[in-house]
Amino acid sequence: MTPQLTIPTSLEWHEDHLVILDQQKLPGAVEYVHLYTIKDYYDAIITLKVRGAPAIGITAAYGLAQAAGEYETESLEEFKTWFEKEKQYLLSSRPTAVNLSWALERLERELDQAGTVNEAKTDLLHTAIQIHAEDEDMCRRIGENGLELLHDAQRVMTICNAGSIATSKYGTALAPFHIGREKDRNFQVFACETRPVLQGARLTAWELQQSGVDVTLITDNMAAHTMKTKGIEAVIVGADRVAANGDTANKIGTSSLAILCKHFGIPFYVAAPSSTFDLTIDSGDDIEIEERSSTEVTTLGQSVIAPEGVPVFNPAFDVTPHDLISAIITENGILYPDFKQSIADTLN
Ligand SMILES: CSC[C@H]1O[C@H](OP(=O)(O)O)[C@H](O)[C@@H]1O
Repeated sequence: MTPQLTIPTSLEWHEDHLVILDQQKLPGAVEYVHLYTIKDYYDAIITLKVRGAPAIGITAAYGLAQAAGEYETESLEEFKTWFEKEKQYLLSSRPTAVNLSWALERLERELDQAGTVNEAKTDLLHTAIQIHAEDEDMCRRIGENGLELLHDAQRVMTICNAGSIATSKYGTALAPFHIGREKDRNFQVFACETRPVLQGARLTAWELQQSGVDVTLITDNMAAHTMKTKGIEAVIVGADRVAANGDTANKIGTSSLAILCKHFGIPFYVAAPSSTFDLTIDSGDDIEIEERSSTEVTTLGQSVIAPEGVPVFNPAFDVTPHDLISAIITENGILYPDFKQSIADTLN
């Protein structure tokens, strides 16, 4: 029996709590985790059970809204003090993806408009649900805009997982492939495994197989040879934070692909919803790069792959300078250099 092809998703709101696909268990197991306390949400984000800039923002919004609904007080002042403390707690989980702060600051703006605690509780949950629904629309539009940009390309490379499970649905970098599949546009996707957490091998390869998109897995150090020998026609990646000048933070290894694209004359595209732009910073120099545990590098599953005590540098992201980016695909259209101007024109 041929398996049912679907575009997998990772987040589902269940009336009073969020259920997430445990992305740390993929591809070996498809398991779900029910999040009930704000610590459950924090732990899910910091341990990458849920990951991907938009998915992190949506999850944190539900977490804060759910906890707010359960916080007992009649005093709006006391409620706001509690809200600020829990907002800072969730913000401390991961620093690089701007969607986390973007989503929680949007909830805070709703809170500032509320006249009573009960009104605030209702508005916070409504806003979290709205953020979730809007993200699906943004990703679908990014997919359609990306499909147009890739109209002459078939063989495309990507890194990490900027896919459906990293967002509400469809993804950003992977959205053109999922939408293309629905329109019988069949891409040949080359997915970099993405050491050390292997989002490419474990997540993108799995996600694209679920959706029926042709995917070939390569190790990160095969990227240059693959571009040279497999006729790669474009590279498309996601984003965690795009600065006002177009400098883009994304999974570690992304800037290496951009440099290779310049060498081989291959277009390098970033796919990002407007919720991933941070106009408060002028350039990528101002983006905080998360550094994660050394064990992500020194172990592979249950195996230890490095000598005990070896010093490790484990930055989870890098910044691709805007002058290496050919175009930025957003839900509102394609942005081209000069990005400072095109971003300002589109997002202001
Ligand atoms: C549309 S997901 C954006 C971004 O998030 C991923 O990072 P992580 O897996 O550490 O959350 C990766 O950088 C994706 O490109």
